[in-house]
Amino acid sequence: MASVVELKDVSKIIKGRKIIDRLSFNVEEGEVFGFLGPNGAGKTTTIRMIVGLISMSDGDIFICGNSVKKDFEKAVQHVGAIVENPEMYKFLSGYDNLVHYGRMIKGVSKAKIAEVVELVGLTDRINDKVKTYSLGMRQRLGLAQSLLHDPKVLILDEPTNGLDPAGIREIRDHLRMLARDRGMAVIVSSHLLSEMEMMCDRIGIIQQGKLVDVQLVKDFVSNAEKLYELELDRLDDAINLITEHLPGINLTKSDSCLEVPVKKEQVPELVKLLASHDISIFGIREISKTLEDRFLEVTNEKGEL
Ligand SMILES: Nc1ncnc2c1ncn2[C@@H]1O[C@H](COP(=O)(O)OP(=O)(O)OP(=O)(O)O)[C@@H](O)[C@H]1O
Repeated sequence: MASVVELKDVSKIIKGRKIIDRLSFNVEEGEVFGFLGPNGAGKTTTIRMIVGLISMSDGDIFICGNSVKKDFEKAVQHVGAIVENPEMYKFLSGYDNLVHYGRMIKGVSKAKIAEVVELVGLTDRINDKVKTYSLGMRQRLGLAQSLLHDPKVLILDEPTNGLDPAGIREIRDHLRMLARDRGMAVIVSSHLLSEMEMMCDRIGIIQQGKLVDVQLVKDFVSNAEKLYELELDRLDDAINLITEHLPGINLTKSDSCLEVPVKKEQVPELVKLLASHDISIFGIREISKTLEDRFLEVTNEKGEL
């Protein structure tokens, strides 16, 4: 897979303060990359640098191989973005908004407008005035607008902000489809962790302007320690035994169960250990961890939130 967006040691200093600190990562074609971090971590600042709304203090960003610093026009022609709220004329129809916007871009045909409208699922409502649209429909119209010039990369800052669950799902499905079927590279930022888990292939976690982790979502969740609930007899003996073999482990006791945080590959060892001391195991249940749990683990490991 080819890298569509490459950040190389990008830094941003505002009023003497380092807001972004040597950020480097790549986003490939056909993937949805989630840029995740707590408030004030530097997500919007980074996105604004990628789309050229603000300059970099150091480093460079390449889009389809073109340097944003040296070849700005060539680099940004490949970018479709919704960074601030998309500008829409509420008293015009969705269609007329797209025609109006399309006039600013060379070579946008009626067929192209129809194609993007279909792509974002607005065909039935495109002739209605924008003021009658739900927030989710406005977001999708913004998406249609950003797709008019066939970008290779789509960048959306907090695309699900303010949407209800149905709206979130619509946007999520459309972004996944654009990556999968059209091979687009999609970058989204969010602090909605459960959303990112469902929407993204890969996530980069940013904290205090630094990238603290980049991983495939599936690895991010599966590499984690999981929580297993063990239904046992002789709970106190089991606690002593496990603590002796795994010093520092944080066990939780409840009724006839013990919650044990271990990696999956440690489970057979745990079972053998208990069985060899004649502790009966009546059941083992995995209490799966979400990306949210993992996110909090990673960010807490690397410093305060
Ligand atoms: N023009 C500016 N002048 C001074 N400080 C700024 C400016 N722009 C951003 N910052 C600071 O840079 C840091 C990162 O801000 P940024 O908006 O990029 O974070 P974010 O991760 O997008 O946060 P949020 O999720 O709250 O939108 C914050 O501490 C912010 O106050």
